[in-house]
Amino acid sequence: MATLSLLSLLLLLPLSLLLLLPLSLLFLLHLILRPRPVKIPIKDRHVFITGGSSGIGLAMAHQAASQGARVSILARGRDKLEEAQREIRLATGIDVAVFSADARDFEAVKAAVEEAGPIDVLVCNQGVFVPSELENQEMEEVKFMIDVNLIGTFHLVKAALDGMKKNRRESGPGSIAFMSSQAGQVGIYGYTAYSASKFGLRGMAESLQQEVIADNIHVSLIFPPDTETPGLAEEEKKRPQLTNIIAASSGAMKADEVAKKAFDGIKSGSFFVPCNFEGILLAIATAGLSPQRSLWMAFVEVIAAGIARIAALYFQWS
Ligand SMILES: NC(=O)C1=CN([C@@H]2O[C@H](COP(=O)(O)OP(=O)(O)OC[C@H]3O[C@@H](n4cnc5c(N)ncnc54)[C@H](OP(=O)(O)O)[C@@H]3O)[C@@H](O)[C@H]2O)C=CC1
Ligand SMILES: CCCCCCCCCCCCCCCC(=O)[C@@H](N)CO
Repeated sequence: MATLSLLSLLLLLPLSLLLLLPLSLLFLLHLILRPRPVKIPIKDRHVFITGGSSGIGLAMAHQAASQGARVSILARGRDKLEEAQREIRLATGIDVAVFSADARDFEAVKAAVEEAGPIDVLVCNQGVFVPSELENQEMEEVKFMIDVNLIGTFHLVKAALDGMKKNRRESGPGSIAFMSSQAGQVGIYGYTAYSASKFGLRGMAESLQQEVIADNIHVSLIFPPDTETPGLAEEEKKRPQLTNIIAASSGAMKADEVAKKAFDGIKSGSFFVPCNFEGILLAIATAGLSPQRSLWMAFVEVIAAGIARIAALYFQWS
């Protein structure tokens, strides 16, 4: 009898420890996770999407319109904007507002944002990518990517923030989302300038989130893999072979799928928004000091930290 209970105690002790450890970790994380989870609706709200005339931005405009949002899209080319407007009207019966402006031109961006009216969800999706080894790339192209992808996003936030803040008390939580890339999670051969522009968005997003959290505005960073868009078709004509191989390791998604993931992330106020399995792995491996609202993801990040570093080193080795 005594030996039996001793035996069961010996078995139970490590078992309960095994259970207690993750449970107490979950409890600890629950205590410290900030900001708390949030729900950001898009129905009946003003969603402003840059680069909304093509690819991922166009797919997002479609989805926002069919979910009952008031949608504005901004891009340079008027013809593509009007074509997008027609296409969305045909599919959903809803008219999106179009604004022709270059994200690099602060005055033009300000005028468009003012005309559009206070924004609830700002999606900074405009982006250009000219892949090349830095050695073969002119400074003009480097500056082009930094200007459109990074400085253009600064212009948008600067232009929209005041109106967004004023609008918050009456209209509930707001969102500012940046379209990064998996090349904004890890530096990729052939993307020196592009990766730099997208990594820049991460620094901006982390700092900005601290600045606007008191105004009930929530920042999201979206990390798509290769996505079938007119932009990608153009890019693939001149992409270095090695860039093709590395990008292929994460597969390709449809613009609609990425748009869906993006809105799921925005609506739950997620800071990191990975779009496929590789993106989730990269998000775990590069969690760093970024915010995390999801208890489960925080738990996985803590448990997987060591393994993720091994996977990352293996990635560099290969
Ligand atoms: N497709 C992909 O493989 C991936 C894309 N991404 C990112 O997603 C975003 C969208 O990409 P994708 O849909 O492929 O791109 P597209 O090239 O298909 O569309 C780009 C959109 O941005 C607009 N745009 C470009 N430059 C400017 C500018 N200076 N000012 C205002 N609008 C501008 C374009 O309109 P116009 O030219 O008329 O101005 C167009 O509406 C980009 O930020 C890109 O970096 C991230 C990962 C993968
Ligand atoms: C922890 C280890 C995880 C291993 C997974 C690694 C996968 C890396 C793939 C990176 C793909 C980059 C695609 C960029 C797409 C893009 O932005 C361009 N099409 C331009 O728009």
